[in-house]
Amino acid sequence: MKILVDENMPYARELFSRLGEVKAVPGRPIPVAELAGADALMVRSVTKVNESLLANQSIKFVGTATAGTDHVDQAWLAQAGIGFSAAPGCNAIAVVEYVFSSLLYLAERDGFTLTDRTVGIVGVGNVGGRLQKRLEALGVRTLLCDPPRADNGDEGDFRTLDELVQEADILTFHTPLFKDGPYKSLHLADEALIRRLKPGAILINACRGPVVDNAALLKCLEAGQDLSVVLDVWEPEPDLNLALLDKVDIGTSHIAGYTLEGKARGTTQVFEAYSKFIGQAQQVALDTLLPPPEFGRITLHGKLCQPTLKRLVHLVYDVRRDDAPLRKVAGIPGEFDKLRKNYLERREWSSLYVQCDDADAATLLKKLGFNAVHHPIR
Ligand SMILES: NC(=O)C1=CN([C@@H]2O[C@H](COP(=O)(O)OP(=O)(O)OC[C@H]3O[C@@H](n4cnc5c(N)ncnc54)[C@H](O)[C@@H]3O)[C@@H](O)[C@H]2O)C=CC1
Ligand SMILES: O=C(O)C(=O)[C@H](O)COP(=O)(O)O
Repeated sequence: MKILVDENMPYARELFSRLGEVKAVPGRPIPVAELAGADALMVRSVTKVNESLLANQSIKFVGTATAGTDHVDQAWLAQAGIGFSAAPGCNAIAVVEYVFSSLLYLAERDGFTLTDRTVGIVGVGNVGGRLQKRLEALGVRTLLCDPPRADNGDEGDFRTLDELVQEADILTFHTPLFKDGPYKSLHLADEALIRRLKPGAILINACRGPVVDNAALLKCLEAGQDLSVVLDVWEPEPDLNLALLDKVDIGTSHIAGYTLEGKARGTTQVFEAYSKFIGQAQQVALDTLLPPPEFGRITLHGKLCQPTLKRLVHLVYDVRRDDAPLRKVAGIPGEFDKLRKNYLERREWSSLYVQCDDADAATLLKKLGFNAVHHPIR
């Protein structure tokens, strides 16, 4: 059995070689000749999977180690009898921690307190839902917009996008990219929406580039609109608009989901799905794969205030470490993908064991996702 895996999928060789012969290949562009005789294809978001790639090939299963699936023509796979699995939620924690890292940086830079701000979350799924919980644990007011969930009768105080635009100081997008249909999200943030944002608002896009109309955003920023912007994703990728990068406050190379844990979960989820597909179902415990983190243990004295939380969050992951390298190489062909391929190891907050002498600090840090304990420190 021949299994093709994207070369940017940690632990793929280790796991898939339990099932057959593994060949690691680049995802953009994928070497089409390697598809010959292959039984399964494991991709990331950069590989377009459709009829033109797979017609008349031997592939029987496609896995994508990603949450988003807009690069995969699932309807064509289904009618061609090809099995499919994505990795829902694999990197949701990573995206939430990217958003927090960005907000805590902007709060320090601009001198505001997060608990004085209202955060509008557009798309309340794996990412948006976890973001809501962590923000609310911190005492930040959130407003939620998710028409598919609202129409489904899901529990929750769902508002219209218009209400969020009117009321939110921070608007953050976490929807899939739908190019059409009842829940079309292509250019959900168009020029009219961007213009109506509150003065001094923060706009974050860490889902898919085209959810925000990048040309319109640039137009508004060039016109001097009072708006801070965090973009992890671009329209288009990898050839992002350099003038826009120059205007945004934080710009990164589509790495919001790139914690080691997030990527490893993506690999294990598609591995488990494929092993089940071929009748050899098996489970993988994530902690048997992951190395020890760079920072293992820290003690925290006293209460948890915003500046302390910021220092703790940035000890694990400071988003500026990904902003600077993009500004340095953007526009050079191949460099956007190289930043992603050679991504410096990044861990999730849960990798940090925080011993607190204050019980409330420990409780809050635990709710936020740190591995925190209350323990009197002498
Ligand atoms: N930058 C990065 O590295 C990453 C980006 N993503 C992107 O973020 C998206 C969201 O990720 P998850 O939360 O894991 O997906 P999810 O599928 O768990 O949640 C998406 C939510 O968006 C809602 N939604 C759909 N259309 C909407 C619309 N038009 N308006 C408002 N809400 C809408 C859905 O009902 C759902 O609740 C993914 O589809 C992917 O494209 C995900 C992970 C990493
Ligand atoms: O999971 C998703 O959806 C993402 O956007 C991934 O984090 C993107 O990573 P790649 O698949 O492009 O490496």
